[in-house]
Amino acid sequence: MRQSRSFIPTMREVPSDAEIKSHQLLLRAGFIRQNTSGIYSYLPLGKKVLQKIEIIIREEMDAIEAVEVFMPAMQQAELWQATGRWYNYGPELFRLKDRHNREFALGATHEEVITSLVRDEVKSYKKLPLTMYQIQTKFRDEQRPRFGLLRGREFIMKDAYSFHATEESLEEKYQDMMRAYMNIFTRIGLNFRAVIADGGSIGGTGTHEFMALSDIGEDTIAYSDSSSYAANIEMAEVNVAYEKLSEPLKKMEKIETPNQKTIDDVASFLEVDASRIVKTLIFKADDKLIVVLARGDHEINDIKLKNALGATVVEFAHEADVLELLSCRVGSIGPVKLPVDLKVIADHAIASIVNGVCGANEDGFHITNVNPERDFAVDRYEDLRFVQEGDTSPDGKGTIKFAKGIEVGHIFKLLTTYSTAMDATFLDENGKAKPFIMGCYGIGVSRILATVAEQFNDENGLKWPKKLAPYDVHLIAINTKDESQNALAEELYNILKSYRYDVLYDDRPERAGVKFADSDLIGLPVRITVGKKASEGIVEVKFRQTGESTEWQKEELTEKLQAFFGME
Ligand SMILES: O=C(C[C@@H]1CCCCN1)Cn1cnc2cc(Cl)c(F)cc2c1=O
Ligand SMILES: [Mg+2]
Repeated sequence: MRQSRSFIPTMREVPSDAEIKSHQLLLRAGFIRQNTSGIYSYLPLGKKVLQKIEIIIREEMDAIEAVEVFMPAMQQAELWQATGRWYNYGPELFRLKDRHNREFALGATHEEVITSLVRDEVKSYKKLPLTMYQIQTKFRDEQRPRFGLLRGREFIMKDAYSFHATEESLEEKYQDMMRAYMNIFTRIGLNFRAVIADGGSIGGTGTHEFMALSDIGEDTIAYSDSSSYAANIEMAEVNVAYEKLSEPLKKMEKIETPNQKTIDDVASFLEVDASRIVKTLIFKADDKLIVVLARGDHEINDIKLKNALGATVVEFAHEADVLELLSCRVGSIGPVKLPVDLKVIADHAIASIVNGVCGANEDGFHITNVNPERDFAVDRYEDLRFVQEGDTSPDGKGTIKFAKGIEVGHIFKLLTTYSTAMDATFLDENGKAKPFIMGCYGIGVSRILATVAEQFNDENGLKWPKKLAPYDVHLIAINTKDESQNALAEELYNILKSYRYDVLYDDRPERAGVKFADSDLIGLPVRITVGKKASEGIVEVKFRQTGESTEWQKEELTEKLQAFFGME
């Protein structure tokens, strides 16, 4: 492609509202442009990378017998009303009306659409399993779009849905998808981990997220430094053996602790380690109050609490509720002689506390030498705390480390949540109507474009992996007015095209400095420069990944390029 005929609006300056590298570079290198907050246009170079990502995804989906479809973005409200999501989702779900005043949701995801399609067309277990996928724009009215394509209000997703007669069949497809995702992200060249995850609002059991490691990632991954264990920190289990101090149990004592509000205040005032403090919090789980205990040096993981209670909404009880209930501040609550009859759930670490400290349910006082079972009852012990760096890995191998990640994929076992809600059934071998057992599987396609840009760049610009680069070769003629340079550049352009290389040929009447700066920004794998030595048939070659440059004779060009592109 002649660069003078393409549309690659590069920018010298760094756009002020772009906070992260990938957002800055995709703008400066002319890959994308923002139309408005969270809404982007993909320019020719950005579109070409998207296409290469999609080709890899399609190959791996087709390889596990998922068949491609394309569903509407306009989704009748009735479908979302059937599953209740029309009412459960707030402003994040775009809604609109047609000219007859009929209501629609703008597709944020497609469980309802695909389930209604399969419900109406698939009647027998003989037709199962069935896996369909699409690559399509999704619409979600994010409250705070940020980081360019990483969190937009329109984004491109590959979403797949599978339908099964049995859970075994779902499990098989889930494993197929797990392997297909590993292949996809490996071929794309991302540094990623598959992590145990929480299903979030979608329900169902057992889900995995695929996290690209990046310091600007919003998620935290807990992984073992010596095994393949990795989990979203929301779900990372704790199985630490707490040693119980062997000191004799002492008599409880109520002591004055004037104006000591936080755990650290109390720990330093009483000169005890935070690990001996029984942190007592009141949560509201689906509008039921519950007392939750954790060690002073641990944090309660509300996702684990939600899953342990089987609740849908779990939140801190409001200060006012606590005051009214216990007539003391949140920092003064303790499990001893709780004046109200509330269930008490505790993290496992509490069981090993000896002669600990807790609130006295009276402002300005704490109780020392408290011991579980002797001084306060616990209804349930569960794994409720966030894992910490240095904890033993739950699989017993190595210790836990943290890393930040960008979620680029998420796969779910939905089971019958959607098929039951939409009365989508098939007849089993005994002619009995059964709800489809389903799985759903997402990949953030436009998010991958940004994530690759985030992982592959340097101070001069983007550095595309060969398989994703918008073009293979950047061919640059330094001085288009110089006859011999022009002739050689045109000749090489035709030769390279005849060898089926994708060539971006910078034929613009610009200064060399501008061409080189743009070329470094755009970041194609190899740059071939036709300059002073054109008359000798010699060109300069520069590899973007390593920065290394050399000279080639034009006769050896194609075989050397073949070697370069043949290498991993
Ligand atoms: O999308 C999923 C689950 C899977 C992910 C893989 C592909 C199929 N869907 C979860 N989710 C996330 N945000 C949403 C936002 C809105 Cl506004 C909505 F209406 C629905 C959803 C929603 O359902
Ligand atoms: Mg997710």
